[in-house]
Amino acid sequence: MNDTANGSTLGNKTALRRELKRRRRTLSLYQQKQAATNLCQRLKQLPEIRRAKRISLYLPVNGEIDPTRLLPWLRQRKVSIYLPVLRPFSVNRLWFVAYREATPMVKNRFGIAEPCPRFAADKRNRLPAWALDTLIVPLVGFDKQANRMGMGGGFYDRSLAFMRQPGPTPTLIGVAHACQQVDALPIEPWDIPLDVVASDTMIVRPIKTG
Ligand SMILES: Nc1nc2c(c(=O)[nH]1)N(C=O)[C@@H](CNc1ccc(C(=O)N[C@@H](CCC(=O)O)C(=O)O)cc1)CN2
Ligand SMILES: Nc1ncnc2c1ncn2[C@@H]1O[C@H](COP(=O)(O)OP(=O)(O)OP(=O)(O)O)[C@@H](O)[C@H]1O
Repeated sequence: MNDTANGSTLGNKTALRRELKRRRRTLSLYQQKQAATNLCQRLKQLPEIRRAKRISLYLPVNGEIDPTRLLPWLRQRKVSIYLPVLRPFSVNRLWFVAYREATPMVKNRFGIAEPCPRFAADKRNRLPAWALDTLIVPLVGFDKQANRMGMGGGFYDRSLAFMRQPGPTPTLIGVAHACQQVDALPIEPWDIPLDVVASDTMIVRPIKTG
């Protein structure tokens, strides 16, 4: 994996990522449930969620905060729901594939359940990220300015690189446990900024400058 020319950034980021992943894994089942309930209550209040007709979320693994309690509420509101799927033949990029009651699922190489390749291959079942209204993005860490750290694969950053160009720009909502907040994260040139971070205890919006 490449990182900045400054070798120490890589070391710091890797160590921080490991620590933040450790924190979320140590939460008890009870704490996880409480956090998921509180997160989803907050998300339901956000205008960026309330007005969305096409939303992506993710199926949590390894202590990630669980956004799936939103599913019944979203389905009731007739919102179309999409999951990230590792794109075949394309390094560390995502497709967003329809997640319906009948979507056939398999585990990907990271052990995360996703719509199966045959289903995802059918263009009618998926959307490019720019066609979504809102993405709920899993975070490993975030800071007071709503900067994000992910799993380190650059999956979301690559899939969202189009946001730098003119054209449609979906709303990005990062979600994480409160214990994943740090004072300041290093910002990389390829980082795509979030519009908001929601945790079980707070909503963080970046303070816009300039
Ligand atoms: N639930 C969920 N789904 C997601 C993501 C995510 O962060 N969370 N992704 C966001 O990009 C994509 C998958 N990206 C991933 C990137 C790296 C690793 C990874 O390095 N996993 C470790 C094992 C897990 C761990 O260390 O806790 C590994 O395989 O060594 C996993 C997924 C798409 N789906
Ligand atoms: N738009 C891009 N084009 C090419 N490479 C990219 C792009 N965005 C990120 N990368 C690469 O992906 C790698 C991981 O980036 P980073 O450490 O910021 O991951 P992350 O933001 O934690 O992961 P994710 O986006 O999956 O949540 C870096 O080596 C970076 O060079």
